[in-house]
Amino acid sequence: MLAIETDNLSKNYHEFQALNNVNLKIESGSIYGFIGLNGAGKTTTMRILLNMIKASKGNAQILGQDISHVSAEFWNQVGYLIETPHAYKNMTVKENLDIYGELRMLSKHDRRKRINELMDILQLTQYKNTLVRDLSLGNNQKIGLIKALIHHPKILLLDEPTNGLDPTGLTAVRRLILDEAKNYGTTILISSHILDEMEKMVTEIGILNHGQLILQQSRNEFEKDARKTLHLKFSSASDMQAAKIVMKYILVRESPKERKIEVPIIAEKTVNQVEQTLATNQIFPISNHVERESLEKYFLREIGEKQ
Ligand SMILES: Nc1ncnc2c1ncn2[C@@H]1O[C@H](COP(=O)(O)OP(=O)(O)OP(=O)(O)O)[C@@H](O)[C@H]1O
Repeated sequence: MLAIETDNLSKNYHEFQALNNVNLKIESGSIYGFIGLNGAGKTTTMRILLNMIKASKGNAQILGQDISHVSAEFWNQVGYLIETPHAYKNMTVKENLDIYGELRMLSKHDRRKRINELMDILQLTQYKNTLVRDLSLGNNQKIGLIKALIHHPKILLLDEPTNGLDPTGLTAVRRLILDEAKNYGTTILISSHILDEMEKMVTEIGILNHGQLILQQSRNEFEKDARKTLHLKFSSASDMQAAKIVMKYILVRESPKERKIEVPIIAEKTVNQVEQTLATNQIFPISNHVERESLEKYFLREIGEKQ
């Protein structure tokens, strides 16, 4: 079942077309990584999905309902963090979070429990009595994230939620997102430029390029389509040279200092072929493993090829 779907979503800002016939299909319970360069149209898409701005053409459904015809209560099922979060600057962290919980109609007991739990996961407890105006950028971002998911929404839209976070913050946010999806079946649409982080979380991928969705696929499809390389390491430089000679028909990349060779896997039989060729010639690498290209490389290749 699709939790979020758009049909030919388009948006023009005067003559500039920011979105061009975008057809998002986001499965229920998935973590959908929405990837694109600056200005690709990610925030614009999310703003339309949240009814903050109107599409110029096309429509969008969330949980099967056309978002232009839903009641105010409908939005209780949705949480979001779009760019810089807004909080009351002259109130403490705890006071702000309590207001968010109240707005989402959590009982006093439930919001105290949930706020303590979230502050603990995001390492905010020590700042609970700090005024929001005195918080760092990263901690402000965490407040925005808590606001987005305090009520366990069915749908969560996160636009660059890891802005300004340090490595411990990144790990904590990742854990929170993965737990929310796993334990509550939340459908999460997330954009970020930190593709290493995205790669650790996403179950689906959508690449937006100049307002067009140029690729949309499941994680399994990405794993299958991404380029793979066979990495071979040899005990001596002479073994490495010998391996290069017997594999002359295959384009290889070498790192002579480390006595390593990388062989692009262009067909299913490549690995077997290489291993057999080496064995026939009595050349035995000391290590041998296959690596898949990163999501970042995959993304850059996809947009490069379609520029
Ligand atoms: N209100 C506006 N008026 C005119 N142009 C706009 C407006 N909002 C966005 N744009 C333009 O639309 C395009 C898409 O912007 P958007 O913010 O959606 O991109 P993005 O993918 O979220 O980028 P980033 O990764 O930098 O956040 C950009 O070229 C931007 O300048």
